[in-house]
Amino acid sequence: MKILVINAGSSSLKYQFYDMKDETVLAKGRVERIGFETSILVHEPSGKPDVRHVSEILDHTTAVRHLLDQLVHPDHGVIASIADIDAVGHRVVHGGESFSESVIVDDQVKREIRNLFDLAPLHNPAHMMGINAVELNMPDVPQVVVFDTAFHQSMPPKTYLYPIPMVLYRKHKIRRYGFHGTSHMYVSDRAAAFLGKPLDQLKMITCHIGNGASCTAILEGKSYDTSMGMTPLEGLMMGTRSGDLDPAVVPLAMAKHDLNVSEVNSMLNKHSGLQAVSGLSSDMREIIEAMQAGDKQAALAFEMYEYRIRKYIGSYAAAMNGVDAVVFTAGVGENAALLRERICEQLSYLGVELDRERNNEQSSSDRRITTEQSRVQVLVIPTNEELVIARDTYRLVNNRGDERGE
Ligand SMILES: Nc1ncnc2c1ncn2[C@@H]1O[C@H](COP(=O)(O)OP(=O)(O)O)[C@@H](O)[C@H]1O
Ligand SMILES: CC(=O)OP(=O)(O)O
Ligand SMILES: [Mg+2]
Repeated sequence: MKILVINAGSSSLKYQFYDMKDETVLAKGRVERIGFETSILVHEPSGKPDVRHVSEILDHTTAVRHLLDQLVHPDHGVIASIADIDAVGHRVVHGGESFSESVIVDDQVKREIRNLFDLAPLHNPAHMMGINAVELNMPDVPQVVVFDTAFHQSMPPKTYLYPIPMVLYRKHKIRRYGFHGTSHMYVSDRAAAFLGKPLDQLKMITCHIGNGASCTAILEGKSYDTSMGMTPLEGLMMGTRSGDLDPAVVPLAMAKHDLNVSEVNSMLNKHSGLQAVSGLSSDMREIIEAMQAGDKQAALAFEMYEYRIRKYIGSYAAAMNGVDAVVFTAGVGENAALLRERICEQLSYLGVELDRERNNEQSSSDRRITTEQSRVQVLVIPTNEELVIARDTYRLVNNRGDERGE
């Protein structure tokens, strides 16, 4: 079975195309700046040179058509015809309380995703465009949606409720949901396998530190608490997002700078975090470079970023009455050895003993960065959200085939 995985954003669309026989990636790529005159398509077929096209791609439907053209292209294509695509899996950021697992797309599922637009105005409308675009280009191909929030539906009310009037929860579903669930689930599973212990007997803290960043406390194999809340804004300091702050900052900033709701949302989501404090960049590589060259604001941004991750690790160890393993993943978590070092050297009270040499090794495989004696193991596990989506899509579409006797 061949499966196309799509992560649709408001002006971008990333894809990976899998052969599920051996879970190999036949091609991957992205369309950026959808809706602009100079849209960019980058297609990376396995074993062939990359392709880069600049053209005008005005909407997601056209973007999907362009990526399909690449997949079947005589020179840089990887399949003979579109009919070779058996299913499409989509990342959907917000599944609210409606979805605790992945599902096959039908009219009811689309209605539910639409009902969640209020809770995820930056993400869900874009995902919907991706789903509709696939439907228009490939009307007979089954589609599956995989939710960032699904894994966190196991959180108990004491961790998911906000202490505000309950009518807001009952009427408007205002509560904490958590995100990056596919990643937290995937790396916790791999970490347990790496440690050779059943996941349900481990207390684990997984730190997904990418552009967006979140920590999750995993107790008995289930998400018990996580740092993102109703939207992916709560919790850690991120590339351009503030993370936790006193809610009173919002009305005061609005009053002082005459901001409307959308402007203050944009300030906290797109113009805060590393970007705001450093005044330089949201990219951790650039922050570290500038810090090492003596830039004080970059150093402060790095310290604040590190401190907040460490505070969450400490609070989740307290929440679970202990921790057996801490896992780092995603762009920053997998690559920024200096950040991991700064965090781990101040977790000695928990029983973390960093092995500096192991921590500095460049590798793309699952690995431990603590010493043999360390009471708490710290691991680096590369995440693979697309593979989780491809696997769920495969399972659901296959089961449906079985039920129909196909
Ligand atoms: N070698 C590295 N050292 C430090 N940070 C890195 C390194 N490589 C990538 N990153 C950081 O990873 C982040 C992107 O993470 P990623 O998980 O790819 O994000 P997303 O999928 O949310 O766009 C960027 O801030 C980037 O600077
Ligand atoms: C949910 C979220 O924050 O996603 P990303 O890390 O892709 O921005
Ligand atoms: Mg990400």
